[in-house]
Amino acid sequence: MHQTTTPPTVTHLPQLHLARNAGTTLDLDWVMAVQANTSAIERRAASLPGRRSVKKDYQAAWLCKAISLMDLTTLSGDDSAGRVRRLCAKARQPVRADILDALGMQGLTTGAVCVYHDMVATAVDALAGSGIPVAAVSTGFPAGLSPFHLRIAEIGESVAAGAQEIDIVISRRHVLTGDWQALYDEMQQMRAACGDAHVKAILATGELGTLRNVARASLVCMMAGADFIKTSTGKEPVNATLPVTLTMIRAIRDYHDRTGVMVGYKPAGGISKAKDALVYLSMIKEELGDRWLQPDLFRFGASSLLGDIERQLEHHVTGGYSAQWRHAIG
Ligand SMILES: O=C[C@H](O)COP(=O)(O)O
Repeated sequence: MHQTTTPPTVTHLPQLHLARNAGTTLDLDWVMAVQANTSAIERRAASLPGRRSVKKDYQAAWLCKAISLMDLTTLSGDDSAGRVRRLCAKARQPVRADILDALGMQGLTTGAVCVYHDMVATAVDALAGSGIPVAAVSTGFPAGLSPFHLRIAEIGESVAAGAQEIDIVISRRHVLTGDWQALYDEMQQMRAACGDAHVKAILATGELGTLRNVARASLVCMMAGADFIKTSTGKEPVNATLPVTLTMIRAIRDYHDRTGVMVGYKPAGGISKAKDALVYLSMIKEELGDRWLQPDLFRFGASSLLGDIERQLEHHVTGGYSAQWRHAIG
């Protein structure tokens, strides 16, 4: 992403035609042929943050873009209806009105709000009329170890409560034991339970051992019909990283090359700084192209990134930084 790059256009979800990934049969030859050159991936990932980033108006435009691509998230044991309503108000108006006016970005919203099942109805109610979808984390999030029939039932309940997107967690053991058929079958059943809701497959990459496992799990979940693949729950010891991102988006590119189907990507967990968000966006632009920088194909899963982006935008407009505590939500 260079200074001369055209500033991005910010698109709202309702304006997009949301295509689904119907999946393919499980092609084990393809899965087993997948390799990941860890040192090459790490070298390429390490080269990105050091590069000169976009500045001034271009940076502000890209930060607004990042907001439009954000699943604004709260996933805490102490979540309450009040907190979720405040989060939804923030999703409707993610940045102070005078700053949005100065940027010419009135009407900017986040891509979605992401909550536990228990909070779906509250979020749906709080977002009524906004066009902002609610995403529910599901299937015994974050470990995904509850009885399988309960995981499937949980998806159905969240969809019935109004969730338009379901973030499922895969069984890590299927990957660690190389049981690709079991992973495929599980993912297919979870996708079917989602009905018309889009399904994001959380791989919990920090628990998959190797980048090759990450690449293979990405592919199997796409073959089984995942609309998005997502790095992490935010609860693993290691969550979204640039090497994992490179591995997963190259799997998305391979899947697209072979099937013509575009699958979305969601890095999640530990992304809290505006400058890190810009590095992710530049990686997507370089590896997948501009089409993937739309909310139907890219989301940040983040609970605290918005606060830092808002501070940077305020600085861009006013020349001063406000205290972190003024941006407690998001
Ligand atoms: O899916 C989203 C993640 O749980 C958010 O993680 P975070 O709280 O580290 O931003």
